[in-house]
Amino acid sequence: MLSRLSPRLLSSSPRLLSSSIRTLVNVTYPSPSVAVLELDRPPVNSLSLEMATSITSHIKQIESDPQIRSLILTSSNPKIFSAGLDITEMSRPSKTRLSTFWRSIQSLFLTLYSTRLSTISCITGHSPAGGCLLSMSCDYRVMSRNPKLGIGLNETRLGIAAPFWLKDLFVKTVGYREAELGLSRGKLYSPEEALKIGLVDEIVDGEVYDVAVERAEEYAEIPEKGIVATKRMCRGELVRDLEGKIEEDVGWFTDFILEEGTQKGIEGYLKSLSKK
Ligand SMILES: CCCCC/C=C\C/C=C\C/C=C/C(=O)SCCNC(=O)CCNC(=O)[C@H](O)C(C)(C)COP(=O)(O)OP(=O)(O)OC[C@H]1O[C@@H](n2cnc3c(N)ncnc32)[C@H](O)[C@@H]1OP(=O)(O)O
Repeated sequence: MLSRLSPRLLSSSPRLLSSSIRTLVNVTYPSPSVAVLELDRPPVNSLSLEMATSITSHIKQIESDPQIRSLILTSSNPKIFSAGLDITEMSRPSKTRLSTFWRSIQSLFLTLYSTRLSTISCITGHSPAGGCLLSMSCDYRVMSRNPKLGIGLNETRLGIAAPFWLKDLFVKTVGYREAELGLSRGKLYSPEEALKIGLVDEIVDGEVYDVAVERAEEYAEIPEKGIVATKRMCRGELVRDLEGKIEEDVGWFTDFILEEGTQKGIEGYLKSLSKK
């Protein structure tokens, strides 16, 4: 039923859909060539298997409409863009669920990073780890100037390491030395700091969403052929690297997460989050 609805119909009846199927995202169309995909998984838009799968399938639906040229990725929660991976997915999971979960994250990254659409990340709130991954997978990042917000890869602070493709994406975004510093320190950057190192492209005092729509419309005016060829040139290598190592990467992730030491760390981290 869902797959037969066109993306335009989806956007015109979000309430009808949310009452029947929990889509975890909302899709709207501020102009004929721009779609907005709003993450909507309270409380913190963490990426569960269902959330990652839903985002991926909505991007593919939006992509299939030739009139749509740009996609804005944003959040229904003004304080949090996304808290990253849903840590409960990694707490005492079955190996099957864990592998499927990780494949859904790989697939979300590959879909968003290599889409023909021009993608604008509209970051109104915190964007740690997997949240930063979503933003870095976009073509352009606009962030609210609020100095209390943080964006970056804080994995080492949780006693873990980012997968090779996320590390490579970070290196491509901010350069080798800054990536090495940021990764090893698990640094969350303020918007000003993120702008300085190129982790975001613009910070906004007022309505960040309006600026995102403006940028999306600017991108939509650039000939699609040029954009697509350029994205392929800039991003193809990393896409091919991960595509060639999907199984190896699933093995690395599941082995690491299922280790008893990692499980104890995850339990402790979850407790510390819920005690706050
Ligand atoms: C931990 C092991 C991970 C192993 C990964 C292995 C390899 C790396 C692979 C990929 C890279 C990506 C990794 C990740 O994304 S891991 C997740 C990293 N994210 C974080 O560390 C963010 C944690 N959250 C926060 O810092 C804060 O919640 C916030 C986003 C700043 C928001 O703060 P706020 O005060 O507004 O909310 P609360 O902290 O009270 O949270 C509300 C509620 O949500 C629960 N929650 C928060 N974050 C997550 C999450 N990522 N997954 C699941 N649940 C989360 C929190 O526990 C609260 O729940 P409660 O039941 O108490 O209401």
